[in-house]
Amino acid sequence: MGGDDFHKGVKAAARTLDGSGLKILIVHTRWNSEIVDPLVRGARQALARLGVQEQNIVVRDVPGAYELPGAAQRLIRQSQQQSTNLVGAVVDDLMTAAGELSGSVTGTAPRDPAASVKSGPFDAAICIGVLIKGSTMHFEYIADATSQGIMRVGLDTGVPTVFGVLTCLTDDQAMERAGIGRGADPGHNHGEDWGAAAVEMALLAL
Ligand SMILES: Nc1c(NC[C@H](O)[C@H](O)[C@H](O)CO)[nH]c(=O)[nH]c1=O
Ligand SMILES: CC(=O)[C@@H](O)COP(=O)(O)O
Repeated sequence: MGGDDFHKGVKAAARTLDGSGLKILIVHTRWNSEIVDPLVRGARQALARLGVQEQNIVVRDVPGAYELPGAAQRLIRQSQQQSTNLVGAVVDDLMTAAGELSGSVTGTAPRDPAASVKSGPFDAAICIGVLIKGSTMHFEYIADATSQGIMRVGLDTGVPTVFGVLTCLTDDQAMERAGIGRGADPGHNHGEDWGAAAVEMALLAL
């Protein structure tokens, strides 16, 4: 790990009060899984290299690229709501404690912080899929909808959402961009870039 990566990794590992580190969401498709799966592995390897802890990576799958934005938005919002609930719970505890100190409240057991601090909001998300052109305009419509949709998720939720969708004209183009090309040069796994981008964007907001 380079010096720069080291510093990113240290920050990634020390991101929260409970030291749990950055929390990353990966949503990937089942379509073209023989190419998507290596991309997901590449992203996870990059996240690990940069200090993101395994237990803080949440992975979910959807049918195809068109489902990526909706799933990402739903899961991000859910994590943010859990976080809001958690803040509310902590405020309740503080009010209870204050009441006990002032003698106005007795006998209320304080919430166990360890029991409630389970999963904060995601710090970044990565949407991974592979679109391969067929013989109709279907490819163009899905590619446009998916890219616009993923952009909107990041902007609307405030959680950096990496566009990890290959839009290829041939199988070989996609395989080479997953590092599993059939030629002499297997190519470069773009999933690694997406993992690094997720950490960088997550740290930007800290
Ligand atoms: N042709 C590809 C698809 N098509 C399926 C759509 O993404 C979507 O799941 C369906 O239209 C139902 O809403 N998906 C890919 O990810 N890759 C393709 O090449
Ligand atoms: C990206 C697609 O939806 C594409 O694979 C569908 O193929 P076709 O255009 O031949 O129906």
